Amino acid sequence: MRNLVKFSLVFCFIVIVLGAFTRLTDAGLGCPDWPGCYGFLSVPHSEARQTVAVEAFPDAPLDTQKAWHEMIHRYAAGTLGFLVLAIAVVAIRRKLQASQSSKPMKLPIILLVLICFQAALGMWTVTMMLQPVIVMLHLLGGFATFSLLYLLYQRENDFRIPGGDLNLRKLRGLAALALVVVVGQIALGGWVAANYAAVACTELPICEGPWLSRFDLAGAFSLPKAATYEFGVHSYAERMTMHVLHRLGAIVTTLVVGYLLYKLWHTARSNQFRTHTFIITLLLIVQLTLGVSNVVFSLPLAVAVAHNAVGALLLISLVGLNYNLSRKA
Ligand code: HEM
Repeated sequence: MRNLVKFSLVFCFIVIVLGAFTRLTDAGLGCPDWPGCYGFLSVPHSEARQTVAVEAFPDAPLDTQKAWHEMIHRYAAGTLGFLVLAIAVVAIRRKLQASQSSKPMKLPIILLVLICFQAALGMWTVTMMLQPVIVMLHLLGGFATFSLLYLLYQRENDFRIPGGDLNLRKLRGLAALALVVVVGQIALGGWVAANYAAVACTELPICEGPWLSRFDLAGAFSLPKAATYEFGVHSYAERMTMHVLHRLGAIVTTLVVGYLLYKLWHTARSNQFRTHTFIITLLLIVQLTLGVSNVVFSLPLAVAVAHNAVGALLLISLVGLNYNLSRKA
């Protein structure tokens, strides 16, 4: 079971990266239907199939490269769905065979429900023409799946960190706050990305021009009606506001997580927690550097994908920290 969960965890990370790559190569609508592609199980390649595709979807010209990006993400996500199903089956069978087993069963079932919901969000992403709320929820759902798989991996571990470090336990509230702040910052990042607001501000540290006088909070979270949301539908001021909020969020995140890391470093006695502190510090610095590089170099594909990937790693590192601080001695 541990190996299955470990494999699924790594696989989930790959699915997240493929998802970011799909969105950033503007391939989210590479296949206009779901779950197939132009009515086929794979991208139509033969002339005969392409003729059928053009007739069936006259408003969505076929771009085979974009269609492949989309389909590879779908195949990988589908495989992850089967992996999570296998985890749930093993967990239920294990519980039926040894009802006293302390190994988790509810968590694998929650994961299975979550992955089904993720599949539905993936479908709505296409059928609702990249509606930003759906795109952002799909990102958050992917990160939640990754976090729960990591939690399950930890819980399947027989090794127990010597608990009872009362000094560290005092930091549980702060660690929980840092987790909430990071989730909020990820959601803001998802909103910026889903609304194509990445290049709305090109200067550091906050934004160029009189950004405060253009600030439009209600507009930034409004959802104008549109036939398609590809490339965004919000005005410049609204996109600028989304972008500025994500930058201010980065400052708050740095302060809260930084304070937690400072307290952890000075309180932790075990090497385990010191290593954990070091890893989170490293991830935070890399994430901030990637965020700034997104702005300075106008969203290069590799940097934007890496900003998504490191965001996911930062999140699970905080999930792991919260779990280790809270579990019983
Ligand atoms: C700890 C701090 C940060 C976290 C956790 C974080 C997280 C995220 C996440 C999860 C996304 C969505 C990525 C996607 O959908 O592919 C995002 C997008 C973005 N972030 Fe950050 N971010 C942080 C700091 C920053 C900073 C400091 C900047 C710039 C100064 C920045 C600039 C951006 C930009 C421009 C986008 C849009 C990228 C796109 O369209 O793909 N971020 N962020």
